Amino acid sequence: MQLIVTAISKAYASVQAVKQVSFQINSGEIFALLGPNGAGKSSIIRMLVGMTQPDSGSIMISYQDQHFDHVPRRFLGYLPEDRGLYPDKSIEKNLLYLAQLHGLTKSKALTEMDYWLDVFELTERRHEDLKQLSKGNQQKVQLIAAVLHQPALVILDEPFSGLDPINQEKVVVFLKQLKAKGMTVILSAHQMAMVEKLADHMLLMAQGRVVLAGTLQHIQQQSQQQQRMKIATASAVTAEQLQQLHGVLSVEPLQAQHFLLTLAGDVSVSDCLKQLLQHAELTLIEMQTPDLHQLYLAAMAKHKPEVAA
Ligand SMILES: Nc1ncnc2c1ncn2[C@@H]1O[C@H](COP(=O)(O)OP(=O)(O)OP(=O)(O)O)[C@@H](O)[C@H]1O
Repeated sequence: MQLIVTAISKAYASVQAVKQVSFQINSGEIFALLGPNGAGKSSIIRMLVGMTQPDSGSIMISYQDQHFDHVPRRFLGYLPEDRGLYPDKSIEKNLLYLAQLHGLTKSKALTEMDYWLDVFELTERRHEDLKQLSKGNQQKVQLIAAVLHQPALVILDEPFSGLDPINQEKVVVFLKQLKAKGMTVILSAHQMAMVEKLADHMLLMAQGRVVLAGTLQHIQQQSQQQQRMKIATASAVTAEQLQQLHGVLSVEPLQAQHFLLTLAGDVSVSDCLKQLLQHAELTLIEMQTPDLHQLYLAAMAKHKPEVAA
């Protein structure tokens, strides 16, 4: 399944929720929508699943030589923002009911269900009513419900929300398994450490607009205006001496004779090292790459909402 989204915009009354957003998702990819509360992630998801239409721009979904302006239900596994299962029914009854709604036979549904209940360690609890489960376990049942019918595209609005770190890791495994089975996955999330492990491509949004887009590596390259290098010296050298070197913007002393240098983005690291070696023998040189969480915070700092005077 391929999705090509071109310059979509969406407004609700006076709120311009999505502004000229474009992206492409290829078959079998995991694609993450990231951004602070209110950035427009769920609005995009609602347009992809056909709950609302864009005011302008276009969505083209291609699957098995057919084209659609939203994902048809029969190909879609969806975890909506507003969760909803039957609290007075057991896990098994909930999942069987939903799988059969999607056209699965009971035996196929049971086979799929056994597999995923095992992944999420819920097999022993399958006969308990949903209302007896913790919020996190209900969330896991909801995730299983979204994929039992093996849809071509799975859209998960905040699949990590309400889960503890161990269960968040289980969702990472779950998502990798969906990819291994050939499904295309779109998710929105606030948990950068999880997204970093998973997403082939990502879109970072703020106030309805795209701020950064691409693979993690591409985003790192786009946003790196400075370079960070950790060094350790064999002989005594001061932060003040290091600060004098060409291209060094700042020096943070760490433990004894260890320093974190921030270099200007256009400075050659090897030139900087040559200068350093004139002052001291180095016992450690480590370039530091910002992780997604740091990149996200830096990008959001640049795109703070405008506050009315
Ligand atoms: N049905 C609606 N009516 C009016 N405004 C809406 C509606 N849905 C969303 N909005 C507004 O559109 C903007 C984008 O909301 P959206 O839910 O898409 O953001 P989000 O990135 O998914 O946020 P969150 O991370 O909190 O789920 C927000 O300002 C929100 O208040």
